[in-house]
Amino acid sequence: MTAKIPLHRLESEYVRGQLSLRRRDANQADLRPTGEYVLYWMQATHRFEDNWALRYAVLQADAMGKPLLIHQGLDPTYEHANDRIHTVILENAVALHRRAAKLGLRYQFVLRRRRDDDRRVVDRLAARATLVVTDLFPTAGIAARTARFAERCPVRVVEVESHCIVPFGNFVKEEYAARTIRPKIAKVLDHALEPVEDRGPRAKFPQALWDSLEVERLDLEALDVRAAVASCEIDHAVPPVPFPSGLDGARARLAAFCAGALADYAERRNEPSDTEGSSRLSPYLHFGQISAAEVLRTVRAAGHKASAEKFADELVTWRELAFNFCVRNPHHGKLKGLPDWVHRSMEKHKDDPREAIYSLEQLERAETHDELWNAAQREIVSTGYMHNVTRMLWGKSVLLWTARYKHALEHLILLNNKYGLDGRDPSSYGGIQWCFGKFDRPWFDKPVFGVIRPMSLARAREKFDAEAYIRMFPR
Ligand SMILES: Cc1cc2nc3c(=O)[nH]c(=O)nc-3n(C[C@H](O)[C@H](O)[C@H](O)COP(=O)(O)OP(=O)(O)OC[C@H]3O[C@@H](n4cnc5c(N)ncnc54)[C@H](O)[C@@H]3O)c2cc1C
Repeated sequence: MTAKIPLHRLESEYVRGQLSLRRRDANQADLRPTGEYVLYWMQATHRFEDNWALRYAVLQADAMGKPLLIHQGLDPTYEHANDRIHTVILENAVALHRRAAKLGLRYQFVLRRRRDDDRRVVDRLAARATLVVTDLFPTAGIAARTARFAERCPVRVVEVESHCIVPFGNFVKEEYAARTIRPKIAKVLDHALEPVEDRGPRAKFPQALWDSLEVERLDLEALDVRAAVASCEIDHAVPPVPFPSGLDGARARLAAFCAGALADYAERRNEPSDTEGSSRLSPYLHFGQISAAEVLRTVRAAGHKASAEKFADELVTWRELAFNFCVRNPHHGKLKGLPDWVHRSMEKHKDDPREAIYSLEQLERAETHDELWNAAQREIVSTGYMHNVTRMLWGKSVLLWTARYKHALEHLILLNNKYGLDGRDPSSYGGIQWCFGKFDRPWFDKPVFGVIRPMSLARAREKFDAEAYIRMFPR
């Protein structure tokens, strides 16, 4: 008999407990009781469901008898701002706009097209707010933007994390490896997965107040996404890719995965030419269009216990280890984020002869001597995605083909984050740094790799159908 999973009300002890582990104050300013609304500044969690920041904002608004304003903005200054990323965010905004009306939420979207356009929209909105709530997210420039804003904001700013299933506050220090975080996750995972009954705030947002807000909000009803993207001062050389953005797209993908590859996930995820072999949910999870909790609840409900466990190990252990790394280690994008044994070994091997040295431009154009590596690079450039198996090989090979591991790290971060729809994510830094020994232990000493776990493109060809994969991404 399966135990009945409780559905918690928003004002339950359960929600209070979860929120206490997910929130932190970004500044020490006071609440302003005379403020006209609670502001939720949506930055990382682009959804209304299973959104802990929104839950916190609704509860606070109710407690203070205020309405709630949900504000999302997009500007051209984020790192690698390009047509690909802009399109996904804008298409989802249209879907959010439609859902907001149904859920009784006030949602607005402001698009800053040019770098010198008004950059202080959030400041103006905060000036009339009682409290500002935003997403806690360590990468994609969000943590830094929030910190700058919180410092100058005259009212309290609270960050709330919705990225992980297990609240980030469960792990107060940087975890060492998957094996250290895994047992801690296991203890609280089922509890963290319990569903919550979401609802909108009690107070209606007055029309007069909405009209009085001095913001040039985007008309999402009549939005031509392509034209809007073309009008922005961003990198137009990275084009959009076919991607059904939004919760509906995510749910369709999840359903297809549960009905298809999930049964044989442990095997099929090892075949890069099998485009349906893994969930391909990473962009949806990155943009927060679907919650990891919903994904895991759905996967578990689909049966296939062993596969579901393997999947959970990727979705929870590895993904939340990466989040913990980025949130707890300010050097997650730098060599300093790596353990000491890596630096000692790289120093010892720095002058080892390399089979080839490639510049960033050669790598970006997929001009190496290895067609499997080139195919992986072409996959991410042309589709915005790269398979996990080739991604590991792709990262490890760049370590072999650069004069210094510092260059390898910088090149990989740039290429991954510029082209990957799931780039700029905690898992981007976790995955890339893993190639350099993060979360790992020393292996046998080898040329160039030193004691970092080696991986070989040549040997990989024996493990999967490399030729089929290469054919999928022709020159
Ligand atoms: C060099 C390198 C770079 C990477 N860059 C990114 C990145 O930019 N964004 C990103 O989301 N992942 C990244 N990863 C991790 C992993 O490759 C992708 O998450 C995975 O391939 C996404 O495909 P999927 O959604 O089909 O995964 P599935 O196998 O279906 O897994 C389900 C989900 O679990 C999470 N996940 C799976 N594997 C990992 C992992 N090893 N580490 C952390 N989370 C994981 C992802 O959110 C994924 O969507 C990187 C790995 C490496 C080695």
